[in-house]
Amino acid sequence: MNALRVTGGRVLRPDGRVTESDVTIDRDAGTIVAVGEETVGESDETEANGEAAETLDASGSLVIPGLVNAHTHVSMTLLRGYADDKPLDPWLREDIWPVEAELTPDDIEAGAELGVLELIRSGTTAFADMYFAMDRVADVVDRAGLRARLGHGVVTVGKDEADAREDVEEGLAVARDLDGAADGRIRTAFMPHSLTTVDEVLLREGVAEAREAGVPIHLHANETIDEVDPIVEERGERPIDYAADADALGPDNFFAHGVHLDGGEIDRLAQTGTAIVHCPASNMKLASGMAPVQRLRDAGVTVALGTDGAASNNDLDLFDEMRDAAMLGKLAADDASAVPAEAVVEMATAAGAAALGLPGGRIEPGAAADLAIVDLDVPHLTPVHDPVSHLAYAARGSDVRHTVCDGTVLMRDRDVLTLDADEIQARAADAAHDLVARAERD
Ligand SMILES: N[C@@H](CCSC[C@H]1O[C@@H](n2cnc3c(=O)[nH]cnc32)[C@H](O)[C@@H]1O)C(=O)O
Ligand SMILES: [Zn+2]
Repeated sequence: MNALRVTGGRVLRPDGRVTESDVTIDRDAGTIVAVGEETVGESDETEANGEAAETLDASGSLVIPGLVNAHTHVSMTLLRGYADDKPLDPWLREDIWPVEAELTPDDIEAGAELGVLELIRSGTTAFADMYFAMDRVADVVDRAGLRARLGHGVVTVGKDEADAREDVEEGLAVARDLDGAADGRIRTAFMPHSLTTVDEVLLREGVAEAREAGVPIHLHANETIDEVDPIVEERGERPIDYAADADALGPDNFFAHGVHLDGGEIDRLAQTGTAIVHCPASNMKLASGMAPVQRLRDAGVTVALGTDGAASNNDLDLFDEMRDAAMLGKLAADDASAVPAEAVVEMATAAGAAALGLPGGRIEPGAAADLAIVDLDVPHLTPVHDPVSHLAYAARGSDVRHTVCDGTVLMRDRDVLTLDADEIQARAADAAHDLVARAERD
């Protein structure tokens, strides 16, 4: 076996226990074959069979499942810090959309490279992305070595009939064509932007075709009151009921935000197995509101975590997101015991993988070898009473030493091996500068 051994660390197991165990990975299969004494198959399969095994030192560190960023727009790293301190609707219409209108596929690629570099450097191994020029994003994911569920964000409002239909067709074509790319590390979804930015007839048609093609559906839902109220006024029903009428609910589907949900909507999400991707930093920054995370979890809804784009966060660090989710979840529930540390760690790992329908999220024999190794031997993580507490409340993305996805080491001792970090940073900064200059000239 072509082995990778992660040695000398403490390992976060699926049941929340932390054990001192080495992890053995089959690099060719991209799977974990042993965690300590626990193995899959015949024990000699886990031996290196004479081949020199690659090792990753995990001493003084915690080995955790690679984190899952279940809702983002990686190319929006180009707009990091470009427009802050506004609510969602004017932020999109006055600032973000005018600049996005100038984006070229080269810009999107440059932004995606910067975004995935940041993901790898903060221990994220899988993400969901909604944007445009997704063939370019897919190419970056392939080169970077990550996993992703990708889709073209469909917007039809403000477009004539032909353009609107063309955008839906593009959304369906991307979902069909990119599925299975990067040796299967890329999967796809049909991604209408939201229930208010896609016209009803086209939403219904697109969802029906996506279902026929067997691809999941991902959209922004119940993000702000200003988005929920018009749906209720015009249709006499709540957004999640409208989504149900359009056949957009189901166990493969995952909706971003879910901030403003009533009890009936929470029950409906639970009954249909539709997941919610909580984006606490974006919700706080745009003052969208507080998602009822504890209520959702109590009702049995799968709740994953997302950063949303870097223009509303303003980084892609899921450690920040875990902390924000725990803090905001307590405020929302008015209960300090709500959304505890182990809950946010589960949201950022196993629940994220489940919501996206991607492998990973668990360290156990047979599971995908997607890992982050977090250095605990630093002042801000000392002492270690409870490593899970540290993951949620005190660790940062920059504490990640090594990142592994699909059995391949993507970052070793903070050196990203699959991408040229300096070149990417310079190219993205130039692209962002030129982009904003073009947008402001018009
Ligand atoms: N095909 C569409 C692109 C949609 S991509 C997804 C869109 O979501 C936008 N976006 C980013 N964050 C949020 C959010 O929190 N809520 C709603 N939209 C967002 C993002 O700027 C981007 O325009 C078009 O031609 O405009
Ligand atoms: Zn978003």
